[in-house]
Amino acid sequence: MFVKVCGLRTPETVDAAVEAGADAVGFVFAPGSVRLISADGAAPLVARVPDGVETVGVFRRQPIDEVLLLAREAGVGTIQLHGDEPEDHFARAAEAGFRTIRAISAARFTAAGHAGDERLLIDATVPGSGTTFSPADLPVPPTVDWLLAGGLRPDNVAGLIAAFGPSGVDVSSGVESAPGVKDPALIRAFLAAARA
Ligand SMILES: O=C(O)c1ccccc1NCC(=O)[C@H](O)[C@H](O)COP(=O)(O)O
Repeated sequence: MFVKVCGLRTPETVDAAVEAGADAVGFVFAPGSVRLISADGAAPLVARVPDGVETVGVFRRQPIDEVLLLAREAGVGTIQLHGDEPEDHFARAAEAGFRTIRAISAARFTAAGHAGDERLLIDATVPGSGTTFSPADLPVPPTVDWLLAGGLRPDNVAGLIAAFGPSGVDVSSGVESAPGVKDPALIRAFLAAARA
């Protein structure tokens, strides 16, 4: 089970995620997010992530030139586009040497439209809102590897993995003590529950 912990903003919580065994850590560069971090702020956090743990920059409806600039400045290896971005944004990111994750809401998932993506993340309608969705909200069941996001918490992640059968999970609000404030103990509890 691939596990991504998203919206990190401090060295302590980056270390907690890495030490708990996260496969990927995310940094949110989407304007308006309570988890927003600058490229300058993220760079030293990215630098402390060991090889083998993926570093993901999260973007939403930003010009692709801005996305590439911020991703390079922060030093992340993966670009996650979270706002129905056009195909050429994914192509530009891949051409620039980044891995990509396409994040879409459950209601907008279509198997044919996304089968070729490097990675697919299916989320609730409002990203980072801590809202869950159910398998019935997916228009069709995914037949490709995908990451489940949306309202996952230490106490519900095992049940939602069983219900959906994703290849990985992504969490943000569910490991916070307040909006935008990650809690190392909740991060550890989430990793343990997702892997149990
Ligand atoms: O987290 C945000 O604030 C955010 C804002 C804008 C675009 C994307 C954002 N988050 C992306 C993620 O990958 C979140 O981890 C995902 O939406 C799940 O969030 P949550 O329901 O809070 O666990």
